Amino acid sequence: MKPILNTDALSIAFGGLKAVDAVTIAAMPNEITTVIGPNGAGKTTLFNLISGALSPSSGAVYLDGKDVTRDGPAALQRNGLARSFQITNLFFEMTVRENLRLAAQVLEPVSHALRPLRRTGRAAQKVDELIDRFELHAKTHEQVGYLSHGEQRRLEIAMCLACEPKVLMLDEPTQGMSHADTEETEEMIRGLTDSVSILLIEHDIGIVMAVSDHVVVMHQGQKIADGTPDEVRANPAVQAAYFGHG
Ligand SMILES: Nc1ncnc2c1ncn2[C@@H]1O[C@H](COP(=O)(O)OP(=O)(O)OP(=O)(O)O)[C@@H](O)[C@H]1O
Repeated sequence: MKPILNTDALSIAFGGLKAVDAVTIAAMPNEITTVIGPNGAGKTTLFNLISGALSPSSGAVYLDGKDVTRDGPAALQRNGLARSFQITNLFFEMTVRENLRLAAQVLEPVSHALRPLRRTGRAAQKVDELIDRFELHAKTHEQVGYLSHGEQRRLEIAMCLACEPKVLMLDEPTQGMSHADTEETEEMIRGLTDSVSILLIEHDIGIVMAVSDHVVVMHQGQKIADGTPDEVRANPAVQAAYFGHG
């Protein structure tokens, strides 16, 4: 099977610091691939390179086999890469349904751009589907500002899925959530893999082990291991670098 997203010797340096140093990873379709590593390992920079926020000094990024190395975030999004930016994409004074409806507007024909939002059609259907999938029925008319932090984070993920991406990038999706919200979100993320492939950054090793199909370990800008959660946990280099013992 071919990867849905892969990098080839991706690199960038800030001054003398090699923040991402020849990192080659592959994320397979309908799997959760999680990038882990200690603080400063280069995870966020790797995400910025993949999502087009930063341009690499060398190496390449492929989305579904297509070279997208020089594409900016907007072009990447059109080609099927969505990145969740925590809750910063939400409109807090609008309702849950209104937020979802705006996110789904990209599914409407361009000729409808200046018309009032339609209550039928592909975008409206997508909103209903996401409300079902994310169990937001009781909240559809609630103003987003009044939702719990966990609900806001889940809504933001739902909005990322409104444009039907191939790959969804999530950076610590359960950060700051209560235990109950974390468990619910974990389960929800796991359930998304029937329609989307997921690239995750996660610090909580319990979550990493529970949700990942494949784990990539970074340390000081380099990939030091990758494999199944069990393979990675048993790797002595990972234990030394990440878990602090070997
Ligand atoms: N724009 C920048 N300019 C200079 N140095 C940077 C920049 N962005 C990141 N760095 C440095 O690159 C290294 C990797 O940072 P990065 O944020 O990618 O690590 P991380 O693994 O995501 O860490 P954390 O888990 O703490 O979020 C760090 O030493 C950081 O200080």
